[in-house]
Amino acid sequence: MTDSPPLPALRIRGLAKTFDKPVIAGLDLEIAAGQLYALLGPNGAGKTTTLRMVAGLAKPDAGTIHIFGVDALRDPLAAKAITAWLPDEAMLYDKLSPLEYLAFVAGLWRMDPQYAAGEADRLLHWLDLWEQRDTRCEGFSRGMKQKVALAGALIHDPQLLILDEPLTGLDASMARSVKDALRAQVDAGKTVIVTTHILEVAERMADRIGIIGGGKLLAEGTLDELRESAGTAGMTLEDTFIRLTDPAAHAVTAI
Ligand SMILES: Nc1ncnc2c1ncn2[C@@H]1O[C@H](COP(=O)(O)OP(=O)(O)OP(=O)(O)O)[C@@H](O)[C@H]1O
Repeated sequence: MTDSPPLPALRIRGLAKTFDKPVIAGLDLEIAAGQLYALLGPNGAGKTTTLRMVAGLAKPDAGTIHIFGVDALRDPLAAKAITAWLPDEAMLYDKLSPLEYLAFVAGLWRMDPQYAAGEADRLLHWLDLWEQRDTRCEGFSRGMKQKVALAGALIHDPQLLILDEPLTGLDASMARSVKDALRAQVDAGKTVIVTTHILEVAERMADRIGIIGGGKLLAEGTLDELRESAGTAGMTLEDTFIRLTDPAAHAVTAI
């Protein structure tokens, strides 16, 4: 008997969404489990819209979304149970301390309080927030709030972690600690999807990169594969990105 191939962490087919104009128009995207995937695209390309639909926060006009085989549109609760979404602006209850916030989030997931408290301790130590565990979040810097939100996203041990611009506005040391946390998730077998405009981050961190534009996937692959398809061998991701997203270059390349 042969083993069936592992389920992709995310499988999107024919996704479409129109606001006052079409934003996503027949997007196909498949992300294998256990990697860090960077989703890139020009401003307004629809990255956040796509990931909000994956996270169940916006409804597609057409298409399908499967998360580890779970149909996210038909069974959103099951999909959400294995997914975490971290928006670019951390949404926290500022009056709560990190410990209180994590207990609150764990309660929403109906986690056993004792187990959740252990997980909160582990996450707060790991993200270097232990000293501030009892301090209200309202006085925290953007980076500290981002880390508390990240701890909240991780408390229910999601298989798929989706982060929208997680490093924007963070200083070097805070960015390093968030990057290390994301890499550790992948090393532990989880799948991480990030959007970023910091191409150096994608270049250094991502196992694979997808570039969307014009409502579709323009190109997808490892950095070397993207360079090859763009004819930018030996050049930076920035050169490759600009070449692939140039509206004058009508190439649609999926590797
Ligand atoms: N709720 C909404 N109502 C109307 N239009 C929207 C809504 N959300 C997004 N849009 C529009 O959809 C388009 C794609 O936006 P989206 O935020 O998904 O792009 P993005 O690729 O994440 O951009 P950026 O890199 O600038 O964050 C934009 O033109 C935006 O104005």
